[in-house]
Amino acid sequence: GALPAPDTAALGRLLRTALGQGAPGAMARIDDHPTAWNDHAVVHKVTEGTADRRTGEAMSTADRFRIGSVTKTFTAVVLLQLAAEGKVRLDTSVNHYLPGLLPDDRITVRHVLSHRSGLYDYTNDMFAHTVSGFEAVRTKVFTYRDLVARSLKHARTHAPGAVYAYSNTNFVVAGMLVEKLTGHSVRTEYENRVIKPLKLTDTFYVHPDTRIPGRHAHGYLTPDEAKAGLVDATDQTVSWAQSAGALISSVRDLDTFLSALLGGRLLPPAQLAEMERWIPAGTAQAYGLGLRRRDLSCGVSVYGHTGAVQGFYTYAFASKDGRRSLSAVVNTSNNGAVHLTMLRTLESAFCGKKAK
Ligand SMILES: CC1(C)S[C@@H]2[C@H](NC(=O)CCCC[C@H](NC(=O)C[NH3+])C(=O)[O-])C(=O)N2[C@H]1C(=O)[O-]
Repeated sequence: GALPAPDTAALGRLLRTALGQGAPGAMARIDDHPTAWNDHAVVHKVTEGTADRRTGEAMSTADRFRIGSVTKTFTAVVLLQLAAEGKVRLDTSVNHYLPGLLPDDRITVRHVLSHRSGLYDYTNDMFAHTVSGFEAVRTKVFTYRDLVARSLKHARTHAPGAVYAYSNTNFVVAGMLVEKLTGHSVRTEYENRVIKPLKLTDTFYVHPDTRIPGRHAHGYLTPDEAKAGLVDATDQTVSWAQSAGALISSVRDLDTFLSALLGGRLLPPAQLAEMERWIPAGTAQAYGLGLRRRDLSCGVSVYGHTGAVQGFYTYAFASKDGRRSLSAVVNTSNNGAVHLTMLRTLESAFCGKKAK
């Protein structure tokens, strides 16, 4: 049934709370298609604070930013399109396509896309110390195999398929699968299969370039030591993440992307159904294939992904039919209070005044 109207006043209050908790700026954009998702959208925009602490420039929904693990949903869409084309089978071993890559033939493509491979997350070591870990890699260029090798230095966390255990390594392997199956870079595949068809003119995969193209927000990393100042983390290769987290986009493009995905414009029904085969992933949360489900206080479930990359937290979710999508970003990270506040924007956007 129809969703309650978004509570944009509450949304504004939440963004101002995030600023009070240490974020320089924050913004949210809602595309609302009250009757059918492909009719003219009603767009709600809320912005607070600054996109650039040096100039004081106000945050704008025209600003591009790094979307972190929302990239995983784009990568999953590419692989699921390849599955629809018969070029990959979800329940086949990764090693069938990438011989000798993984130490266990039982790990399948589906295990990788649903974080059930058991592959250790190499970023646990990389970012144990937030600022020094970031500074050590921010200009580095890694190969996919460098990153997988870092993971394989550790024992696997569990047997393949046993449980959900989030690991960036999975979507590095997913990127390797895309490149092996197509003979193209993931950049080419994102562009040809998602960015161009949906006209996402603010969305880029520029790895290993360190700059965010055009008009963009600066992102500020919160150090572990509370008293230390914010670190401008805007320029980095994001080579530590690549197909697991290196895309750049805008709140407008993410709204378009999620509405199209949930509205059935990116995948055939069979593959969208595969993407939405849920396994438990925390309280009121589930994970499918590169897609999160969050169950809100008003009984509405929303579908999308969150992202945490140095300097930016991103929240991109849509209703089941794609008629309403919310994309929000705050230009700080490593700040748990800000993260919890920003998660509440989903309640205001989809539960409206019924939000708890
Ligand atoms: C599961 C998550 C939250 S973490 C995962 C991925 N981001 C990373 O793995 C980077 C983690 C380090 C980020 C850094 N934190 C530290 O260095 C802490 N010592 C910061 O906050 O800037 C992403 O994005 N995902 C989020 C997701 O999927 O929502």
